[in-house]
Amino acid sequence: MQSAFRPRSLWRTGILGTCFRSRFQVYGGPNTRFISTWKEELHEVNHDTNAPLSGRVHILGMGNLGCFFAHSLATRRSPPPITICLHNDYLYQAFVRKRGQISVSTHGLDDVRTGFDVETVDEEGRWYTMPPVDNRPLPFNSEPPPDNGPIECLIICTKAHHTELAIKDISHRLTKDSTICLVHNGMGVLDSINQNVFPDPNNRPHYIQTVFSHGLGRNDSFKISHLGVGTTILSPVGNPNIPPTTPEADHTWAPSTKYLLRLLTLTPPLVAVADTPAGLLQYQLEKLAVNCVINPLTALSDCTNGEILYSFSFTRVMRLLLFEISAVICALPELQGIPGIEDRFSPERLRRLVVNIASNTAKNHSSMQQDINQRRLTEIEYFNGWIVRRGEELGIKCALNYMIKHLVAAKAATHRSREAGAIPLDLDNVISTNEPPI
Ligand SMILES: CC(C)(CO)[C@@H](O)C(=O)[O-]
Repeated sequence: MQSAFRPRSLWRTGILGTCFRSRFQVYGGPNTRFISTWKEELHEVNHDTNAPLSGRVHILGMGNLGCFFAHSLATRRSPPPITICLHNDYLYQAFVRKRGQISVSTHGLDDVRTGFDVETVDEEGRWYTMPPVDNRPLPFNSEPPPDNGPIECLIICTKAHHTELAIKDISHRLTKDSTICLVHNGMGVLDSINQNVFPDPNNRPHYIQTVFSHGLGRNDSFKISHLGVGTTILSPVGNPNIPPTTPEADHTWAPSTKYLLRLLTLTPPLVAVADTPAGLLQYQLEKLAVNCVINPLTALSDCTNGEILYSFSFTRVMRLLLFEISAVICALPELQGIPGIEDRFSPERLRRLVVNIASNTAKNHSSMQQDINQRRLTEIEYFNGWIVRRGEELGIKCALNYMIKHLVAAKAATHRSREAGAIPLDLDNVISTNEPPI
């Protein structure tokens, strides 16, 4: 799966040239880049600014992705201060039971990390720093600490449909100097955050978007497995007035964006590389095409990723969906002028990408299949739903993607009504037993 999303290297893209050139002069060359400490990262950013950063990183959403990011940062030779934000008491109690440990298992070997600070939120939306979970709790009558202050860098690892709400809960602590790194599948989340949470462009935080392709599995709360090495492709969301591929684009980055980008790209387990916004968008769209096929087909048929490969009928559905997906992507105004788009997003190239990823993850259950079976919301609106919406804007009818989106919604609704014990009845058309047969 990871090979399909192989990024161009950071050094070749040139976008980070200005920001990394000084590193090579100080530390002697690219081979030493993983040896720097977070304080050195911070020093390079802070020396250009009057409002120095503390270097603290907050992480919200402690599913597989959140645990992987927190654990990866904690494996650095000198980890930055990390705060994990636990949005309910159930999660906090689970973390206390785990004695503040996050564990990632690779090839059956567990690597356990501690040292995370914890914040929780009360019903009024105030966030509190909790005492370290391996210490005794605060005395019963002690004053609660005040609501915690602004956040410099936030990595948000919730699923697409929860991201806007999760950011809303913490938005009073995000300023125009903060940077939010968004780690989720699917498209369209950033637009709704801007529209509904930060409508004023002058007071918006900065964003980093990602395409994440590591394979992760969950063993228990705060305990995951790293099943396949992938990459984390990162890109700051550029200032729309400056062409993303020019060197000036770099100068508009906030100190918190530069710091977080450096920190993540120099954290080895993430295998993180930075790309231009236009480069990242193309990886996002490739991943979207894969998610629009593998996820709904496996969810609807309740099968593994590999099982959609060996059936004529699945192959037909896959090809037909990809014709619509390819037509919409190739017509997107944000891709116009980029060379090679028609080839990169041709139905045949997308089909090969899907087949490649489905066979590399043949034994896996897709995230959507798991969501359906565990009665959770699915990301269908951010996959096929996004294709349908963008198609409508561009005058391209995507009837098959529309149908797939509704089949997934219908399957989820059937599960819900079965569970609620509801028997769907159309009372207007019920024939009473007292009435004569028609
Ligand atoms: C590779 C993939 C499409 C299916 O396992 C994955 O991204 C998922 O589960 O969403």
